[in-house]
This record gives sequence, C-alpha cells and structure tokens, in this order.
Amino acid sequence: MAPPFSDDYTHFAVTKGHGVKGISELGLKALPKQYIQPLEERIDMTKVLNKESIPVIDMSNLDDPNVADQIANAAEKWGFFQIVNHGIPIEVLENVKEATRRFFELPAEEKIKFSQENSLTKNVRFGTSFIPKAEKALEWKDYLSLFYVSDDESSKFWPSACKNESIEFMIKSEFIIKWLLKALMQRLNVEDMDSKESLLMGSKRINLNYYPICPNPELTVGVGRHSDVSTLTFLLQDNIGGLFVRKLETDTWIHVPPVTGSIVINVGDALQIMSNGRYKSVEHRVAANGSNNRVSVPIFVNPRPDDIIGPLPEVLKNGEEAKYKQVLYSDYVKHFFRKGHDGKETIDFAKI
Ligand SMILES: COc1cc(/C=C/C(=O)SCCNC(=O)CCNC(=O)[C@H](O)C(C)(C)COP(=O)(O)OP(=O)(O)OC[C@H]2O[C@@H](n3cnc4c(N)ncnc43)[C@H](O)[C@@H]2OP(=O)(O)O)ccc1O
Ligand SMILES: O=C(O)CCC(=O)C(=O)O
Ligand SMILES: [Fe+2]
Repeated sequence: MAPPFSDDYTHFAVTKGHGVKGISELGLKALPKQYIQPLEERIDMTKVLNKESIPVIDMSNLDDPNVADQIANAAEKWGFFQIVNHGIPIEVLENVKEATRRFFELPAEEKIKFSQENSLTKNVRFGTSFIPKAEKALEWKDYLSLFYVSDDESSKFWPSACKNESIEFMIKSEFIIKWLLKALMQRLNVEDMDSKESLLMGSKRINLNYYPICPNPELTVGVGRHSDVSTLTFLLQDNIGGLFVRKLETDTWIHVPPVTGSIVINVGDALQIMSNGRYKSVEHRVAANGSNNRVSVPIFVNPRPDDIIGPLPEVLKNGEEAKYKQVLYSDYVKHFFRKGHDGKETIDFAKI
C-alpha cells in the first residue's frame, strides 16, 4: 500500500484518493518532500502575539444595540471575531464535527467517488491540499466541499456519512447569519436588508476539513495564507487549535483559541469589496499538528455566482471614491481557484 518512491506520494494522496490522512496513517518518520513549504510560508512562532486575541462577542441579548456595535467594530478592526451564546444547539455542532470524522474515516475507494473526476455533480467535491496542480508545495489538509443548491440536490448527491448533519448545521445557522449581516449593513447605512439579502447570502458552500497528524508539522501548513472569497465565513472548529489570523497592517499573527460552543466569524473578500474596504477580509492560515487530528467546518456565505459585486451605492453615496470595480462573482471565485494560496492577492482582481 505504501508508495515505494517519494514522488509517488502525490499520486497516492491526490490521484488515488488516500489524501494526507492516508499518508499520515503510513506512520512515516519524515514529511514527504512535496509538502515541505518554503521558509517564508511556514508558521514562525516568534511572529505570534500571545497577549492579543480577537474579540469574543456574547450574542445572548440581540436587542442590546451594543451587540450590533461590537460586531461592526470587530469587522472593521480585526475582520475576525468569535460569537458565543448564538442559539445554535451544541448537539448540532457536535454532530457535524462527528459526521466530518465519519466521512474521512471512510476507505479511499469510497471517498474518491466524490473527487472532481468522479463526482456525479460539480457541487460535491472531495479533495486534498488546495489546488494540487497549481501549488508549488502541497498543504496538509483533506476536504469535502458541498455547494448548496436545493434540499433535493443535497439529499440525492451529498455523501450519506455527513449529509444530514451538514444540512442541519446550515439550517440552524441561518438566523444568526442573517442577524450578523443586518448588523453589518446598518453601519453602512443600508436600511433595506431585504433588498440585499440575496446579494449577501444568495449562495452557501459548506466545507468539511480534516487535518491529520503530521510528521514534521513545523515544515508544512494545514492551510496556507489566504483570505476567503465569501461575504462572511461561519467557522466551527474543534478543540485542537491551530488557526492563525494576521493582525491588520502588521507582520504579526494571532492564534484563535478554541472556545467551547463558539463560532468563528470572518469577513470575506466579497464583503470587503461591497463595503469599499471598510470591513476587512483578513489573511489567515492553519498550522499542521504533530500529535492530534483536527476537524473544522466552515460555512461560506456568498453572493450567487451570477451576481455582480462592487462597492454598494449606500457606501459611495457621500462621494467616497470606489476602490473596487464591479465584477462577476463567479469570475472572482474562479480567479481564486486558479492558483495556490497567495495571501491577499486575489482581491487585486477587483481593485481599480
Ligand atoms: C479547498 O480548500 C480551501 C477552500 C477555501 C474556500 C474558500 C471560500 O471562500 S469558498 C466560497 C466560494 N464561493 C462559492 O463557491 C460561491 C460561488 N460559486 C461559484 O461562483 C461557482 O460555483 C464556482 C465555485 C466558480 C464553480 O463554478 P463552475 O462553473 O461550476 O466552475 P468549475 O469549472 O467547476 O470550477 C472553476 C475552477 O474552480 C475549481 N473549483 C471549483 N470548486 C472548487 C472547490 N470547492 N474547491 C477547490 N477548487 C474548486 C475547479 O477545479 C475549477 O478549476 P479547473 O482548473 O478544474 O478548471 C479556502 C481555503 C482552502 O484551503
Ligand atoms: O480550519 C480552519 O480553522 C480554517 C480553514 C479555512 O481557513 C478555510 O477553509 O477557508
Ligand atoms: Fe479560510
């Protein structure tokens, strides 16, 4: 089963569908060379600020105007925050993490049925790393990416190991996502949230991420530096840790500690563009781990592929100059998926 030559690891993980989980289970002493990241892309712990943290916002009283203020402040200053007491039952969160583990525990022959080449639909994709054919060094992560089109489509095509739990997580998060977007729109003087709803949250993608134990975790990354192309990302992480966020306009990073029952929220590029840069889509990355497997489940809340995105008229109303042009959202996303992770470079595609 183990590949005899180092070059075969890519074939084993990417083509044969064993993923990095399959490599991890071989019990290698050293990381295959394909996964060794250049020095500048590895996580340098001397650049991590241990005394700072992103805000943790209590959502138990949504009638308190201070809560909406804290949300908008965090989106402007940090681009990242955690929410607690958000009303999503803890079982829903536990169940989707368990379903993620269950899916990745399946044998490679089962998982590969959902690869880009084999999947019965473009909306379901199992893969490893990010874009292996475009990356100089591979990343230590396997994923299942599920684009929601309809209940019918999901029940037909999503893997049974994780379908119900993923849908339940999406349904139960709907209310709080709408509330967060409404709070963010108020700060931008958008009064009529209904007219913006489909532009802000007209499509959703849920990814199930699996980061297995890694030999030499210091030489690679789970996910490289990137910003999300979503409007907002609604991320559930387990209790292992490893997500790092850039502190705006600095060369330093902040760890996002697991907080039981919390959800991590981050602004994505689409919202940075629509807010003309007021809300910040911040670079983040994930460390590989030498002792524990980790799972995370982001829901990417997006415009629809056919939407044109650009600075909102309400934001430019007072004569503010547009920093971004109008772009077709699917062109923007395709640009993101055409290259390896490259920090904040995707947004140049929309810059004036
Ligand atoms: C995987 O590791 C990741 C992922 C991420 C993701 C961060 C996000 O913010 S995801 C949110 C993206 N937004 C949306 O999905 C909503 C809008 N959707 C669309 O515009 C379209 O559905 C589309 C994504 C552009 C796909 O459109 P379609 O016409 O079906 O085009 P394709 O030809 O199928 O795909 C174009 C190109 O992209 C590659 N690709 C598509 N989906 C994925 C995916 N889920 N994961 C990886 N790559 C994908 C596809 O292979 C095509 O490339 P080719 O070279 O094969 O032509 C953050 C960090 C991570 O580590
Ligand atoms: O696993 C995580 O904590 C974050 C993953 C991530 O950044 C992504 O999937 O876009
Ligand atoms: Fe991300």
